[in-house]
Amino acid sequence: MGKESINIVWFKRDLRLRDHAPLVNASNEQAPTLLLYLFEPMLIESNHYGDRHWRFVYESLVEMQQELQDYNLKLHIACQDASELFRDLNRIYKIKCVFSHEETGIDLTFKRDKKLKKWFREEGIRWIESPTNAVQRGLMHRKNWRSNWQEIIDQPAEDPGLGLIQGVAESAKLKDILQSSRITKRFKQPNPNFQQGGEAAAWNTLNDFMFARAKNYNNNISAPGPARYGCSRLSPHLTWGNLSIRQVYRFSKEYYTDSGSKRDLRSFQSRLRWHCHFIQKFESEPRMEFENLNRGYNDLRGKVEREKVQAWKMGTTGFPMIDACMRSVKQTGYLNFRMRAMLVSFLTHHLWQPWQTGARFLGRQFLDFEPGIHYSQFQMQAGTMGVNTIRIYNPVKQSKDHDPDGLFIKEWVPELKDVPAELIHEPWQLSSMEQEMYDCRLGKDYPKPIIDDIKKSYKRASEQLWNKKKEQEVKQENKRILNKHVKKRRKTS
Ligand SMILES: Cc1cc2nc3c(=O)[nH]c(=O)nc-3n(C[C@H](O)[C@H](O)[C@H](O)COP(=O)(O)OP(=O)(O)OC[C@H]3O[C@@H](n4cnc5c(N)ncnc54)[C@H](O)[C@@H]3O)c2cc1C
Repeated sequence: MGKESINIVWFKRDLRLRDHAPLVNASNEQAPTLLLYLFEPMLIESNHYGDRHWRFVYESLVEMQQELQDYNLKLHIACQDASELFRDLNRIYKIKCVFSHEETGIDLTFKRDKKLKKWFREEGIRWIESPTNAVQRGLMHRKNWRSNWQEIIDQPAEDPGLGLIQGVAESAKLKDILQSSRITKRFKQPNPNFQQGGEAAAWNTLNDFMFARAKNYNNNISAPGPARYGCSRLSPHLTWGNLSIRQVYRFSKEYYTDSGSKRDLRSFQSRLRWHCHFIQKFESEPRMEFENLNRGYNDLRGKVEREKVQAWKMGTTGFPMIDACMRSVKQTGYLNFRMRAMLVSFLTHHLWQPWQTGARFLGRQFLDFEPGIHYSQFQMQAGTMGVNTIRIYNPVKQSKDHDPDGLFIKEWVPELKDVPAELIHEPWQLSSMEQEMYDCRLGKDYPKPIIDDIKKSYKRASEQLWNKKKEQEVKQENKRILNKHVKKRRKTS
């Protein structure tokens, strides 16, 4: 008897059952479909990811599994290498078609996909990859990108008829192949410090944002404490695909007419476009994971000073706002945009360290780690794209502007809990008597600042970056970057 023909839907960072083109494709086919998610050892071992990410994924999968039961379907979850598993499956079945979303990922997944594509071709297996995040593969320039984006986003959601999908029958052979017992127990343990994965949590967050929190979006976006409630907090759900960008955009558009906070919603909607814009950038130039986008900056920052990088990573720089932000993101996986930018600015400008010393580490802390946004933003803040305005954040000013009462600092840097608000932003100004009074002896209870003079470090970074901008190679690279990644501009006569 010949092998049974099957199709496979391979879930990756698209952990939902709605607006899902691969599921729609599977529902249009006659053959039984194996629904599959793989915890891949190469990603679990990669220093881009940590338990927080896999827990979020696991929570999303459990919810999908429960819902699929209503359709007599099962989501098969295993922990093993993708190439090996597909080979094993093809031994007991005849795989006709694999349906998945395109992935704009790190080098590891890019190489995996290249290898798989070759093998699928050799074996006569069709791999149908559907675009995601409105990202266009193989794009050479940005002409019409925005109008194309709008067109894709305005299309109706691709909701699958789950009832039309026929599952693959359970068998001992299949069970033997799928190594589900290797899924680490830690991924299965809930942790209330982090946002929970799954479509239900994602829709709750979206509803709550639209109907209760969006009205304060613009007011709260910059301050690290209020941003936790004032921003949408949708980013992990978008990263791991509990919701598609289209679902969120369309939902916000439906609500827009009746909304009393149109300006806030417009800001929010433009960020949904930025989401795709940055991923598109990475899709078109993935070497950004390792190298400066603008090659003219390659000789800018040289020596790595491990102690400084370590203090930044540990949240022990002696700058309260830097330390509070770092400790908070390590504990919760979240930080608002401005404070992420400030952390990068401190590392790359004030400490003058190459961005590569911190990019993976910080990505690993973000529950919403999205390679395309992360690497683009990291380089933008480090000034190695060349085409953006140079922005060097003063951590003391940020602290005074966005946490004037020191509440966020006190929450994350308990060593400073007794220091009055007016003194908390610059503890190095405390006299010996004040240090005793407020139980905060510098160098003992809380570190002395890692930089003696923040104005000097600002000046050095600013001079070097502005001088660089004038160099021929940087200018030439800027032209290339603008042509490739930015909307084509009209020629002026
Ligand atoms: C150094 C650095 C690294 C970053 N890394 C990531 C990352 O790995 N993953 C990630 O999703 N965002 C990243 N961002 C962008 C931004 O900080 C987060 O998207 C945002 O803070 C998430 O919170 P929110 O969902 O409440 O956002 P909201 O302000 O409610 O925005 C809604 C959505 O729009 C998108 N968005 C918002 N701001 C940006 C932005 N500046 N660029 C691109 N998309 C944006 C996100 O998908 C977000 O969920 C990074 C920013 C910096 C400066």
